[in-house]
Amino acid sequence: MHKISIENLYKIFGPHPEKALRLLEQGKTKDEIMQNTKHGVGVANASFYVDEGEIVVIMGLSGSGKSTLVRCINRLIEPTSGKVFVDNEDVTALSEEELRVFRQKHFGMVFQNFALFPHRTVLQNVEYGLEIQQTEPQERKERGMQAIEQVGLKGWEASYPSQLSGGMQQRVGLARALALDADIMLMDEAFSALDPLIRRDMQDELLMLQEEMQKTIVFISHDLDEALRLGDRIILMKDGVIVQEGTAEEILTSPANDYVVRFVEDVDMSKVLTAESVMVKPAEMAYYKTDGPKSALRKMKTAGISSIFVRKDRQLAGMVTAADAAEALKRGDKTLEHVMTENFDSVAPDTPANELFPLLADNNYPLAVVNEKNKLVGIIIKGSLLAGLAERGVS
Ligand SMILES: Nc1ncnc2c1ncn2[C@@H]1O[C@H](COP(=O)(O)OP(=O)(O)OP(=O)(O)O)[C@@H](O)[C@H]1O
Repeated sequence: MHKISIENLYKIFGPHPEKALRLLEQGKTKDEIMQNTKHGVGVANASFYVDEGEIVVIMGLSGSGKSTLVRCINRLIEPTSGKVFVDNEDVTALSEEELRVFRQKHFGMVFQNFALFPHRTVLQNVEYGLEIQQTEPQERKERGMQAIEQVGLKGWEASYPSQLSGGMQQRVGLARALALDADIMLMDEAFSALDPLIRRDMQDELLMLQEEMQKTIVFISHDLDEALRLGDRIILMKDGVIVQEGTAEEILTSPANDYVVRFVEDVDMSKVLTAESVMVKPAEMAYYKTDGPKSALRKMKTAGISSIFVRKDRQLAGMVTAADAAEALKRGDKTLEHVMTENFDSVAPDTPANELFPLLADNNYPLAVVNEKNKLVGIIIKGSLLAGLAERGVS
């Protein structure tokens, strides 16, 4: 079950959306519909899902419909047609009163302009949502202080917004949403007003918080770098329509159309692609229990490779080169024990490709890509790294 499911959602702005809907179905563009009916197309036939604990970034240029789409999820904007499900519950079918309760339980929002009350202290701002929910003052304070601590603002609770920097004010905005303990966070250009360095700090902070909180986050951004950093998946919009949905890598390596190509053309792919996406399957593997130097050598010869990784107890234990195995054979060694080296580089699957170059540069052996259980999932050789990058359009 998805945490959030959106099905065929439309938002037409104007009093009589029927004609605009019909024209949309006939394939008319947003501009044509505006000329023809004076109705604005906010979102047209959007369907997507967000899983629990995921960060999905909605990206697109100004006016592409990001805010409208996200506000339709909690019905701050009423969809013209289509369905929104949260935990399988049809949000579009809720009465006003049910919606009010549902919003309190499920949705926290963080805005670009912080939306803080200037005459309230940090703590009072953070407590605001809880006050509306009529939470007891003592509990309000405890949850408020906990959220303030989570965002690193302990000691500032009695200050006023004007005494804080922009980055700190946004932390207050974030704390206010966290204090509500809603399971879904809707973040509308939350970091866009911040200086680039502070913005990056906030992105890191959010990712760190997310490690422990595992909220479901829908994050609007018009900034591709931010989307690539934060998004488990990215949804790209144009003129109210979702033009592509996928992981950063999918969008970068298989853009759905020219619009997406133009959107992503300036991205440094080597920072985005990971070890996993450029690794190859090992041609052969030696097994500590069953392979001595002789069979290891034979495997290397058959596969046309000059070194081989050795597995012991289902884990990656070492590597042997052909020269060392030949020596061992001459000496009469029966096992790989004395020739196997543990001195090779291994990386995690999510290591960015640009961090692999230096490791390969002073190393003639392949890099091992291992998972958290130290199991070999792939290898990277210079050729495969360069080929992998070239294939994906990195020169
Ligand atoms: N209340 C409204 N009445 C009429 N048209 C609207 C309204 N709100 C949004 N629109 C139109 O809907 C379209 C989508 O707007 P929306 O604000 O969702 O885009 P956005 O991608 O979030 O843009 P931005 O990044 O500038 O916030 C735009 O053409 C906009 O003019």
